[in-house]
Amino acid sequence: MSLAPRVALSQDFLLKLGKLPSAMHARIVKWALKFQQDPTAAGINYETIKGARDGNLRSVRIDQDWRGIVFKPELGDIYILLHVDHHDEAYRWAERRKIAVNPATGSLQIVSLESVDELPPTGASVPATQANVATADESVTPLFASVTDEQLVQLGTPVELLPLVRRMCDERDLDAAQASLPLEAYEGLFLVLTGDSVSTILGERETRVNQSIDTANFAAALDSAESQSRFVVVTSDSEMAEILNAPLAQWRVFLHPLQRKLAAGDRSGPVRILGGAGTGKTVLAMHRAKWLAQNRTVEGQKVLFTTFTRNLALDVAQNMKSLFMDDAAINRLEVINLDRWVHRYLRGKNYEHRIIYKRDDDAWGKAMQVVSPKLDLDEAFYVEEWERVVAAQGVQDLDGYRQVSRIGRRTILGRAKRDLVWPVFEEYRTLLSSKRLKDVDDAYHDAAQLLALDEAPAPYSAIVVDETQDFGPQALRLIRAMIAKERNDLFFVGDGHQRIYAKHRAVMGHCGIDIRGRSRKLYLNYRTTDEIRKQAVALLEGREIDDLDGGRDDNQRYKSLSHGPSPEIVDAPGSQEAVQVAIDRVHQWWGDGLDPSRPSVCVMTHTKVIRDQVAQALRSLNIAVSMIESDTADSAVNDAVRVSTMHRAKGLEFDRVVVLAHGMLGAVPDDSDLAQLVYVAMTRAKAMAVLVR
Ligand SMILES: Nc1ncnc2c1ncn2[C@@H]1O[C@H](COP(=O)(O)OP(=O)(O)OP(=O)(O)O)[C@@H](O)[C@H]1O
Repeated sequence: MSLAPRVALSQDFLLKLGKLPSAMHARIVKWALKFQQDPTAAGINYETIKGARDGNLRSVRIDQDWRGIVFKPELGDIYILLHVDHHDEAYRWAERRKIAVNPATGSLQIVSLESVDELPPTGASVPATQANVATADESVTPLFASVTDEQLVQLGTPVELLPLVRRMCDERDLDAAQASLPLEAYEGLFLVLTGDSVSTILGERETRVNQSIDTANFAAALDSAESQSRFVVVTSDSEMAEILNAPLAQWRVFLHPLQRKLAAGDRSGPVRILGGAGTGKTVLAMHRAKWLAQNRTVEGQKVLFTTFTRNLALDVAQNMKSLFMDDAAINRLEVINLDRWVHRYLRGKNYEHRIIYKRDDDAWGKAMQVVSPKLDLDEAFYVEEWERVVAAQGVQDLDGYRQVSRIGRRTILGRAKRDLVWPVFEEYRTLLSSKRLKDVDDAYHDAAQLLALDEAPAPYSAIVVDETQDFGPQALRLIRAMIAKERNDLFFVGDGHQRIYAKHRAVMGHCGIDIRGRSRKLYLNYRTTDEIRKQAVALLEGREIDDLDGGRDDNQRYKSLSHGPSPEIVDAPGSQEAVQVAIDRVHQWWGDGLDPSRPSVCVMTHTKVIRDQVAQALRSLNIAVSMIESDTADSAVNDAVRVSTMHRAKGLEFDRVVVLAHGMLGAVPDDSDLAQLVYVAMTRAKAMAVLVR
């Protein structure tokens, strides 16, 4: 029995397809679908490309003018659709490309030879406007002088591009070469610049380089995680149609090599993934959940995907549908925010309390009446002590309060003072209970206790958690209690920089979640331009950001894959002026009339009051407004300016944003979460941002 040939698509092919006008797009899709069904069909004529430096590249006729460029090696029975264009452009593209197997990593790479062809001979003078990369100025120390050629190749640099890397003198040279370098090489070289050793980088990205590689075995090379960040092997007509019809939904098809490795395969226990805004954590979490549902979940079990807010869970559920396509394994997946899960579970246990998410003013006011006159502590102290210590840590009695760690609290309390403080919290709980109310942290605690007694615990094969930084200690303990300690049990993604509720700071290890040896980090920002990312990061300067497990995280080692204008910073003395800036910018961007390709725009505010003022002002100028409300999904249709609070916009993204942060950014870094909220808002922007402060 002969096996059918394998057909693959390259990322370049899909990016090109995504930019074509709809009639041409449809024609190419039709051709590609037919090609995929049988690339050996008699009607397909593989033309040799004169002048091509890779003898395995062929041109295939699509119509009189258009050609597809196909990689068709002698061995391996594989066909890769690499590119489409008008005849002459397609040939020119092919003449300057080579498909090669990296001799260290075994991955398949598209080598763009024009970047080395254009290098002047060493020592030649070049116009001042050209990047350093071309100068090879001998007075400047080369950027990667301390890294051997072998190591550069291990990081993913194609052998042919070593001269290009050797000429780099500063980070701008690396950025200038981004388009020519494979993703893993660009990222690896950047991490070397931040001080990481090559062996650390390879270890963290789980890349093996001590294997013997057959550089002529292109078919085997296609299977590596690095190759799959730029090529996708298509196995059915329906899969091909799905991919071709949504060519810009890259996240569904091409994962970063580390995303790919973490999404599939077994892990011996809980995993924690960190990554700044836009580094693909949610995308990874979704692919992981899919793999677990398809491969590690038997009948009667489910993978639980949970996150903090209902809105984010709705978005994820929607995206999951497109990720599974029509695979029935989606029935082995449940997506629900934790609060809803708790609500449902406790109701099933006939829990007699209603859960409250804010302090009950009436009960709190009464509890404050038992404050000891012997202590000179104001109400704000008690509020924070309740939120950050008693409720957050699940302290149930005086004994527990005497022993609890109060790290991070400014007021020192010895045992005698704790004894005097405690009755306030006891009273508050009693009063809540008499009203059949329960604070949410206490409800998490109760749910965890009930689960421990439950004879039929929740039937999950795995739990995947997004936005982990938003979960406090009680929530994490509950999640731990929801599944037995076993292989693949828990998978967390999160980012301490985006914690917008300081009281939710937790240490995973203290909640029974041991991630030692199973912690990884994503460094490349797929969403936000590097210019906006840098400005957003600058807002957090001087702050200590945690790594969700009691350690420190840093935000220096991130890089964006796209570039654009620097964000505009506008100072506004008050909210009236701030709103005016938003109106002016939107007016300027939005223009008149409807343009379907218009960029998405969102104005984000701290409060609902200002949000409503912005909406009203825009409407009075006849600009259509779409208010992003809590508990309703954001409409994907781009026919109105979005207006949202910063909290609500978490997890969303827009082409352009205006962030009204006037009065939110104090000069002195403190432990309030306002700067982090503005960081979250700014990093919703893909291309352009205005920060009003
Ligand atoms: N491998 C990928 N290829 C292409 N695009 C990707 C990839 N991974 C993520 N993206 C895109 O990058 C953007 C950010 O991804 P995602 O929301 O997963 O990041 P995140 O780290 O969860 O962000 P945040 O923490 O800011 O919410 C999205 O537009 C997503 O589609």
